[in-house]
Amino acid sequence: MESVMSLKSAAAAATPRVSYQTLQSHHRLPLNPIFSTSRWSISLPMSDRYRGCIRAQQSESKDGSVTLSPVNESEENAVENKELEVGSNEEEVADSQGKTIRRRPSTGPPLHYVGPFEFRIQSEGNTPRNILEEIVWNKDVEVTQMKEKTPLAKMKKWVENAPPVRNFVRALRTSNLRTGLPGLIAEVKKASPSRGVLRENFDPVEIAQAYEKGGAACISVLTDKKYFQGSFENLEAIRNAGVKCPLLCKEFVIDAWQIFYARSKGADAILLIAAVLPDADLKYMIKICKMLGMAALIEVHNEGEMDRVLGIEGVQLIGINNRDLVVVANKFYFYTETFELDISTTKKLLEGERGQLIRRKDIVVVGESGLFTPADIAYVQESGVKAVLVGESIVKKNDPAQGISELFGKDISFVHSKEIAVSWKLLFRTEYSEILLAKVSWQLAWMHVWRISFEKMRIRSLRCVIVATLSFLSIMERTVGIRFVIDREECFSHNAQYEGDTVHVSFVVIKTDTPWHYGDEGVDLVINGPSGEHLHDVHDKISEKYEFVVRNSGIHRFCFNNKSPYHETIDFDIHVGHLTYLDQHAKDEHFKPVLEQILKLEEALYNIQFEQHWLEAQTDRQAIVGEGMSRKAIYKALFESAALIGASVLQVYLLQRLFERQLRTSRV
Ligand SMILES: O=P(O)(O)OC[C@@H](O)[C@@H](O)c1c[nH]c2ccccc12
Repeated sequence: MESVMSLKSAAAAATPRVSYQTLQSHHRLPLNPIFSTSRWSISLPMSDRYRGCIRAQQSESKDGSVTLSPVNESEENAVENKELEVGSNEEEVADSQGKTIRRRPSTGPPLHYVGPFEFRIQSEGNTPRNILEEIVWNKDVEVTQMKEKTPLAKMKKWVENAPPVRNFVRALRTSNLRTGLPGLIAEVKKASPSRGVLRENFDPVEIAQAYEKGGAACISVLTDKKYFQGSFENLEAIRNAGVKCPLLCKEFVIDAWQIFYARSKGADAILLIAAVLPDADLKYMIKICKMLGMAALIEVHNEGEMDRVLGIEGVQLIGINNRDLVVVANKFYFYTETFELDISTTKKLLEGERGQLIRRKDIVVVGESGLFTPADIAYVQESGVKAVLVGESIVKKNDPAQGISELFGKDISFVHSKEIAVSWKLLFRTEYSEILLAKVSWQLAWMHVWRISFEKMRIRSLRCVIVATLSFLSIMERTVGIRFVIDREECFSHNAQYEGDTVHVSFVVIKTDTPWHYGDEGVDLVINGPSGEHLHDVHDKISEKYEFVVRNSGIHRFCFNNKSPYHETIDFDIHVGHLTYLDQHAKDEHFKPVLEQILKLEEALYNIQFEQHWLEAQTDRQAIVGEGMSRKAIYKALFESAALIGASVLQVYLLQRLFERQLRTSRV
């Protein structure tokens, strides 16, 4: 209470309302916050008691000499000078910034010691109102002790020696692209307050390895001991066992110190809960994460928290928790541990403008908790998530890898998708190798021309020729084509990045794998948008060309379905028409008309190329069908001749027998 009092009196001495400034000195995190009024600043030493409310802005150490390196420009800004309104105490500060729980008991801990006696005085101020509050209050005590053991200065060395950071967000995006399903963050979770122990024979490394084998993009490791029976040792062991997936440290973070600690144990990402942390802390901690190269998964549970988080710069990853941890206690200070689960929370928070803003900011949303079936996954994917965080439903399974397949309704492991990826790549390499070459040279030339010599070039026509040639080469940039063999179902994903782009799609069933059948039965194609919305479908088609305008940017799915019992070979092509260069380069008025012409030319040529590919595929089909037909004709002729010969032989034989019999009877 002491420091709160001193803050109050300092505030009263200056003006009724005081703001504090978080200051970042060069290459050094601030040790004490500086409270400033519009007229002067007062530097206040803090006691541990007060530290909590502004803990994120400081990186305290006992000796006060912590420096972090390397630090660059943006890191220097990591703790930007941000004025925050301070009310009468820390809770008011935090409340004004929207967090929903109290960070520590406002009237001190319930136990009081007077000489040899121990009193338990329970009041509203020292009784947690919900499970999250209880966890956080305990965490506060735990972190204080841990910090004493390992001050930041010591941890700096650990962080330096930590294994390199892996890109958590990229892993999720790639997985989403690879499978067309939300990227999976699989959770290594032994127990939880709501469900008790989930798995008795709990070997964290074995589970993590099974998750990786099953196709998880990332792994979440619970490190809280008291409520989830997790540990930092688990995190470290998983990392040291050679698991390649990026790791999320699932902790109740209340202090920036914990982020450093998580990094030192090999974490690539950390959870920050919006209900626990006020905006200033979130901002600060996001910057700390950035500085350490880690991702921050910001967890929200309701519209208010989502809006707060959407207002913060630099958020890349938002988790929507379908489980309500903030269950308000009744008047007797007991909270009911219902931990209500409602997966429509994800949908609700992604509807309307919020969803649009998230797409515009290209934030990856993670659907968290309570996901058990392929229908649950489909539901949250339709709502707009690109990733899911799953614990219970897979950790409980004997074989967690199998659990992943059951959860998604299909095998999403690498082994399965490798074939497609490889054949895609091979095709790309063989059929489009020239295009790649052209693309590289185009990009090099384009940079060179624009940067260095374009302005100085005198001969106009030469300039035009270069631009035209380069533009011609650029046509090939977005070409994707693949020929693949389909058994039952095969899906492809394509990222259409800009709304308003035109996507051209074509496919031709080149051949059916049976010499006797020339399949006029075709295949089905279903096209879905990024949130799973249905865009187009065709049924039993041998070939089809279709184009549509991108309404929502993001991953579009193209799923082929083969109902025939035979394998079919399909030639599939996508082009995305986008007028990029006009926005990027046409700042110069003189070039605008030229560039416009080039773009039109580019678009025209690009359509020609698309048509050409389609015609080629048709020709291939005709050739194969023709070849098959003539083969069939030959087989037919051979069969007929064989039948004829057979019939003749039989005839001769029968005649012979007839003659022999007649001869015998005439002799008799
Ligand atoms: O086991 P589930 O229902 O699949 O949930 C996993 C995960 O979402 C959950 O463990 C979780 C989400 N947010 C948290 C915050 C702290 C601890 C745990 C969590």
